Amino acid sequence: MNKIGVFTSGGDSPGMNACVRAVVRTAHKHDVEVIGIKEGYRGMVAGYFETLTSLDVAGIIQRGGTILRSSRCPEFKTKEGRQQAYDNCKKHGIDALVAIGGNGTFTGALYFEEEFGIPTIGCPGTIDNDLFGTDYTIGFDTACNTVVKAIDQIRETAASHNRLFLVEVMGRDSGFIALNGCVAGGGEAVMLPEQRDDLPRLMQFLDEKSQHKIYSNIVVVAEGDEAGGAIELEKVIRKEYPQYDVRSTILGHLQRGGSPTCRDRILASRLGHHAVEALLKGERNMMAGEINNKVELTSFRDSIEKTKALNSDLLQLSEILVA
Ligand SMILES: Nc1ncnc2c1ncn2[C@@H]1O[C@H](COP(=O)(O)OP(=O)(O)O)[C@@H](O)[C@H]1O
Ligand SMILES: O=P(O)(O)OC[C@H]1O[C@](O)(COP(=O)(O)O)[C@@H](O)[C@@H]1O
Ligand SMILES: [Mg+2]
Repeated sequence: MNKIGVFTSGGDSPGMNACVRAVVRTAHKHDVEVIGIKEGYRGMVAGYFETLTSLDVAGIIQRGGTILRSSRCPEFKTKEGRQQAYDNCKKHGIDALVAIGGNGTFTGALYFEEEFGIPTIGCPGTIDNDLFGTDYTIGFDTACNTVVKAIDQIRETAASHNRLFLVEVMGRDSGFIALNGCVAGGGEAVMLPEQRDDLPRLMQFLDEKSQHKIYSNIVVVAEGDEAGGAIELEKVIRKEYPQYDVRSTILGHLQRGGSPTCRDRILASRLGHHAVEALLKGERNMMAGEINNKVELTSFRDSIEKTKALNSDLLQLSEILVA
């Protein structure tokens, strides 16, 4: 193996740069050249390829976002788009790929490998933590820390003004950020995409609190919850519970940025390193993840098709620890 391509794809996540750095430096230790493919699959289709030296990845471990940039690329979902991507990889002499991204990225990588046979190893880079085969994804810890900091600040106004706050966090289909953010931020209730009976439970909770005249509460709402996010939920609460002075805060893309935490940097470094070692050992079509603090490979198919369940003890804690 002489040359590998590395790219970041889908939503950016803090730690992607640390992962790119580990890929480049590990490959160079084995005298393997690295090509950075810019803007994820969009750049693979369009031909945005650039050699990465070890110095190109100096001073990036602490930076959020991705120096390779990223994209959501509809063309790659077509056979013609993937053919063009393959032609570009061939033209640049790429023998193998490291794909840093989420479930969509690995779905694309699976098709690409099946069609054209370029060995690919994935590193889980997404704040959503929605990949089977790794306890945590790169960027999740940083995103949760951002959420907790925001909740801490919002709680000050909630308490001072006796208000009910709905804090909307990211997660169209996955409630990991919401659940972890709620438990760590001491939220009073959480609304998760995985559960379709949160609304009646929240209503019951609000009833009880209002009977005790406790109006200052924080509800963490995943964007893909059954109510359709904080704004929709606020409308329901305003109508049903006029006694609450309710406000919504949508954290949005604040959660995707920022300098990665120590935990995300180490995870990214370990997985980027392991991805290259795995390719050199002849592995392919797998995601490198961390399970019980050990790096393990899981097939792309399992990583996207199997569901990583929310931590049931955290779910219970989120209810037990409420006053
Ligand atoms: N079914 C698919 N077939 C081929 N490529 C796909 C497929 N799903 C996603 N991709 C590619 O992967 C990219 C990233 O996926 P996306 O879901 O946007 O982010 P993430 O990888 O972070 O989950 C998409 O923009 C698309 O180019
Ligand atoms: O930035 P966009 O394209 O609006 O996407 C927002 C979505 O991206 C995420 O931040 C990350 O998702 P992916 O890692 O799957 O791309 C989701 O939590 C959120 O729903
Ligand atoms: Mg995804």
